[in-house]
Amino acid sequence: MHVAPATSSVETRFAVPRDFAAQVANAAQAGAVDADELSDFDVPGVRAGLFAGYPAVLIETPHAQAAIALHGGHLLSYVPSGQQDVLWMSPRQAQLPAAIRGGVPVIWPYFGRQGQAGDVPSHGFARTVQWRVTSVVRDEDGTVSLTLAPPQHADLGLALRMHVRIGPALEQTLETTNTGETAIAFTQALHSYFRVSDVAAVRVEGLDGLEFLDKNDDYARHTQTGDWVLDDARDPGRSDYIYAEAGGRYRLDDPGLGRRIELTTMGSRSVVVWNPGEAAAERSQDMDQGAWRGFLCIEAANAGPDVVRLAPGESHALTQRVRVLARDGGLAAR
Ligand SMILES: O=P(O)(O)OC[C@H]1O[C@@H](O)[C@H](O)[C@@H](O)[C@@H]1O
Repeated sequence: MHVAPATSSVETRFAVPRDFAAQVANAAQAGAVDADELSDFDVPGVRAGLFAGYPAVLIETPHAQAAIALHGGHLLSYVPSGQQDVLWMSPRQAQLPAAIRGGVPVIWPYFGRQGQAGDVPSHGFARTVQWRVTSVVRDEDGTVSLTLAPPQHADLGLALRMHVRIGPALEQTLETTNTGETAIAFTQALHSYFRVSDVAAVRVEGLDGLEFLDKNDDYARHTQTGDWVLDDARDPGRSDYIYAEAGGRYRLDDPGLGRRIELTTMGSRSVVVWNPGEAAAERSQDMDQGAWRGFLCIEAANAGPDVVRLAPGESHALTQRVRVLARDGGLAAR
């Protein structure tokens, strides 16, 4: 059965904000993260530096290390102590202001071009502009929490803030507020690229029995049977699925890396599982040959039929919590 990706007549069609082009141009020229601005927060273990060639905020805690680029408010790395990076980054560095490939792109205020006219950039206005850090706090146990925000657009009607907590678990929240005078509908995602040993050898638990829309099949609706695997007989070797009414608890089981990544979401009623597969990846400018095998995107989303509607003054929070477990179910050994 074919269903349209957007299901309601009150979808919001966003016009490109008037100052967006200037902000993208500004992001292309942005240099190092301002070390003085960061030091104003006076939090040990938080400094300006470079990660994978991108100017970034580097965070070191007793529990984990992380890096966040201000370009796109993009989490580039999260490494629980003594373990490997949870996230995958393309070794091909993006020419800013292009979106960074890998890590956790922030998709906002619309997913793909869902509900939009064709003249808007794919996946929204947040991932190609320069963000700023608005607060940094360290808990007694050393966990560091940061708040970041993209530039606000007076004519968008929505404002975004992102909270990131770097501790024994990673927690990331997109907080959206309707700053305008009319109701607004939007979609979004935390588009995490999880690093895997071989995408053809991992499985995702927590999806069995759910309906999904297949973007490679004109948004046709199908039902998941068993765990997600890439070599699904119906669509072997690629995946672009939007699962609706999902349960918010998923596990990425990776025998090759000997770990399970547990993803728990709140304020998110859909999850997207994406890997381009070999043929599409080969056409991509920003991945090396064979790189598609090294990641799986499991995106905490409100997308497809899951559209968030906000009355003036209302806010919504989408949160993802990521932990690394050993394959026997406990926390992974250090
Ligand atoms: O290449 P982009 O714009 O980063 O998008 C990557 C993918 O992102 C996924 O979220 C979409 O469902 C895919 O359709 C898309 O190809």
